Amino acid sequence: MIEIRNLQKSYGDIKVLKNINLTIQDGEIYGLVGRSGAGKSTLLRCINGLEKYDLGSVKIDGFEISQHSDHEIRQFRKNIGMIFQHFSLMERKTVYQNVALPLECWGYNKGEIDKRVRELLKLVDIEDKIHDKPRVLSGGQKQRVAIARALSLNPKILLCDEATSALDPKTTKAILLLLKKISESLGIAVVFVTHQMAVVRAICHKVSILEDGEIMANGTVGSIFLNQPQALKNLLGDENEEFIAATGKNIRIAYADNSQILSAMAKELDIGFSIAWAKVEKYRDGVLGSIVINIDEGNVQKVGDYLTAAGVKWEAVHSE
Ligand SMILES: Nc1ncnc2c1ncn2[C@@H]1O[C@H](COP(=O)(O)OP(=O)(O)OP(=O)(O)O)[C@@H](O)[C@H]1O
Repeated sequence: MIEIRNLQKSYGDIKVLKNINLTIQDGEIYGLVGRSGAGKSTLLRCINGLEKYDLGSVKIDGFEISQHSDHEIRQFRKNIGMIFQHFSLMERKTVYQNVALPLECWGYNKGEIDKRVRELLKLVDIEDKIHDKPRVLSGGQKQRVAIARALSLNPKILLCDEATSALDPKTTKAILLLLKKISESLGIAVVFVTHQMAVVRAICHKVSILEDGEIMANGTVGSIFLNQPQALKNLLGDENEEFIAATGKNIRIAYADNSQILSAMAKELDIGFSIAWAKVEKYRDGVLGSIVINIDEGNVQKVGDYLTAAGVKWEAVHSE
C-alpha cells in the first residue's frame, strides 16, 4: 500500500507539489492525470525515492522514504518497478539480457536468472523474441520487454510514466490489457501517470486529477466521470466539445450502466426530446454515458424532478 500524506515539494521558489494526500491499495490501478507541468512525474519520483521532498510523508508498506539513508532507499527500490514512455532498454543487449540485468545486479545465480527471465517473457508474451536486440522490435514489443524487466525483482508496485504515450491505439490497448492482467494476477499496485483519459477509463480503478501541483479531484473513475468536476472539464477541454441546440432547454445528464433512462423517461412523462450531444464510453467496470438532451422549456421542471428521483446526475447547460 502507498500512503502519501501532506506531501510538499518545491524547486527553488516554485511549489511543484502542494499538500498531496493519496492512498493506493495493493491490487489497485491508480491513474494520475493532469496537464503538462502539473507535477505528475515529480510525484512519481517522490514515490520511488528518486526525489527528496520538503514536507509530509510517503510510506510504502510502512517504509517511510524520508527517514532512511540513500543506501537503504536503494535497497528498498527493489520493491518498485518502473516503465517509461520510451522504454529505456539497453540497445546493445538482447531481450534476454535486458530482463536479466536487474537480477544480475542483485547477485542472483545463473540458474535462478534463467528461470525467472523465461517465466517473465512468457508472462508478457514475447518469448519468441528472446535473442533479439531492441532495435528489431516494435514499440509494443519493446514495452513488453520493459514490463518484464520492471517485474524481474518481484516488485510490490509498478510505476508507469506515460507508458503508452508513444504507442498506436491498438498497441496501447494490448499493453493496457497486459498491465491489467499483471495487476490482477500478481496483486501489485499499478500507478499510471498519463495525460490520456482513455487510459484511465480503460484500466484504472481510481484517479487523481492534478492541477498546478494540487489534487483537484479524486475518486473512483466512475464517480469522477459522473460528477464531472471542474478539473475534469478543464482537462478534457476540446475533447468534451458539445453541440448545443439554440432553442428550447439543454439538459446534460450523466449515467453509469443505465442506458435506458432516457427512453423510460420519455415514455413515463410522455414528452419528446432531441439529442444535442452525446458520448457513450466503455470504462473498466461498465458503460458511462454523457448526453445533452434538448427539451421544451415547459418540461424542464418535470424532467428535472424525474431525473433527480431516478438518482441521475443532471444540469441545465446553456448554448454558447
Ligand atoms: N529538476 C527540476 N528542476 C526544476 N524544476 C523542475 C524539475 N523537474 C520538474 N520541474 C518543474 O516542476 C513542475 C512539474 O513538473 P513535472 O515533470 O512533475 O510535471 P508533469 O505533470 O509530469 O509534466 P509532463 O506531463 O510534461 O511530464 C514543472 O513546472 C517543471 O518545470
